[in-house]
Amino acid sequence: MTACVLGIDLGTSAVKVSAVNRAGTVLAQESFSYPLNQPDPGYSEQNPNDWVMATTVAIVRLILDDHIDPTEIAGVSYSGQMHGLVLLDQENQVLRPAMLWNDTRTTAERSDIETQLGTEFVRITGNRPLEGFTLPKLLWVKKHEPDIFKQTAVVLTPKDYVRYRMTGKLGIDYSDATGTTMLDIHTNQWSQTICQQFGIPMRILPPLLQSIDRVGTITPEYAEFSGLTTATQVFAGGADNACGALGAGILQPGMGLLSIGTSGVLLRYEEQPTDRYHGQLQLEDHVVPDAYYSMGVTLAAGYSLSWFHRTFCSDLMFAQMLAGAATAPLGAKGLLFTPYIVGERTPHADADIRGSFIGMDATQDRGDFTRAVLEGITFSFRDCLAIYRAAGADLHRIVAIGGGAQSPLWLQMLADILHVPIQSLANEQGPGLGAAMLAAVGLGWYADCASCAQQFVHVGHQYEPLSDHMTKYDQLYALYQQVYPDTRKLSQGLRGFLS
Ligand SMILES: Nc1ncnc2c1ncn2[C@@H]1O[C@H](COP(=O)(O)OP(=O)(O)O)[C@@H](O)[C@H]1O
Ligand SMILES: O=C(CO)[C@@H](O)[C@H](O)COP(=O)(O)O
Repeated sequence: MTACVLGIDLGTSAVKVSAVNRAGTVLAQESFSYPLNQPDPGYSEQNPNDWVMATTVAIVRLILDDHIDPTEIAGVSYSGQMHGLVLLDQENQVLRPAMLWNDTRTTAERSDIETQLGTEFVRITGNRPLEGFTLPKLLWVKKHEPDIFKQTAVVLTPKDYVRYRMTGKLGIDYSDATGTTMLDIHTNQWSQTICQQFGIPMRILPPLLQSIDRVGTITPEYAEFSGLTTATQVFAGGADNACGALGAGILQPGMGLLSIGTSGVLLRYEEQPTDRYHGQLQLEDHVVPDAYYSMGVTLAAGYSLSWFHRTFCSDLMFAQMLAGAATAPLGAKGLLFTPYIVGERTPHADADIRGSFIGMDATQDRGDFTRAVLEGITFSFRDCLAIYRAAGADLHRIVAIGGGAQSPLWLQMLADILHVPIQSLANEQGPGLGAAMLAAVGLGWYADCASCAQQFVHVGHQYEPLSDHMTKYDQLYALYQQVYPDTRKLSQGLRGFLS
């Protein structure tokens, strides 16, 4: 047995823990899922304790089922779903369920931020305020749950809470701190202007860390609970999209990442904070020091597919459902889907819009509907790409990761709709590989992230765009683009019937 590191990827649907050795070989992966609670339309919550329990189950399975020797686990690091609000009291007890990145109840708070700080907010944070970010959620709690706000001693994002439970140390890394929109991206400090303007006590914001910083070791309590040893070193980790980018080797300008998880993300490496996208895309700190990335986010990418499966074909295995889509014709016999089932972020920052199937015909079957869902999600990625193209930002290489990247059908569709070659990874582990790399670099196994990537990241297959598909998809995309403006008012009218 050789030394290894654990990359803990705290996703929205599940936690995935990968054990990776010094050479970058994935020795084993275990995952455990947890529920997403939507008590009202627009609400999206999880129980932080579920994350800890699920992570522990995955670690125990690695030790017991996959025979990973705990004494060989030299380091651990994290990748986490971004923006979620975790509130702790003086005793570091969780005060309320975590409000997640796809929770859009905060439209009023978003517009307050816009009214009060306007372009100054964009200058400080690199982002315009959007419902999904952490600050509007904190302001929602301040307004609607003042007792909870008063008791709040610490604000964390999701993976920081799991790290706290494993080490007893509080902190947040820069890649997740930018996603709170309370960090000044120019000074890399919490923004006094934002905190003063919105009455956020700065003492509740945790210490800032670099992603490769050593935070501590596993506590004796967590060691007893999980089977890990207290010698295992723990490193800060980062936001899932930043870790996904690192794990796919997205470390130079012009390189892009397509992540198909619960959300969908098209991301580009940026050397500098840039305003060339005029706030249409997010700007975040990378896990690599002094680097950044921009991204467009589809709120319900894999989530649309899972929703379709759960709602209309739970009698089929996921793979059987996808097989139906593979035999359906391109364009799904005239059926178009828009994936706005929980509202949208990019390019339409609109919490009220809802999805649609347009063009239903009696000849269509379940396979056609599945295909339309895949195509609709992929058109939303094309919307993100259009923003990059309009800004003249090169994206010459795109690597796909996440649950959706397991489907060759979807990878080919991405190449055809985006007109860009799409690469898959040989050792696809989602952002967990990036998290493992942060531990490997933190331990000093590699001098930096770039040299670690050379050893860890291996391209699998490249999907080339097919010209006849590109032409047909261009025609369909032109129709897809009309659905948002044509259904916006209808969605608003239907809003009253949602709950
Ligand atoms: N074989 C598959 N083909 C296409 N999509 C898949 C497949 N398996 C899972 N998915 C999609 O991937 C999503 C989960 O991806 P994952 O990267 O694990 O998400 P998260 O990190 O948000 O938990 C699901 O929503 C599902 O729709
Ligand atoms: O909100 C964002 C990015 O801004 C999401 O991408 C979340 O980070 C969730 O990621 P997944 O669970 O879909 O990987």
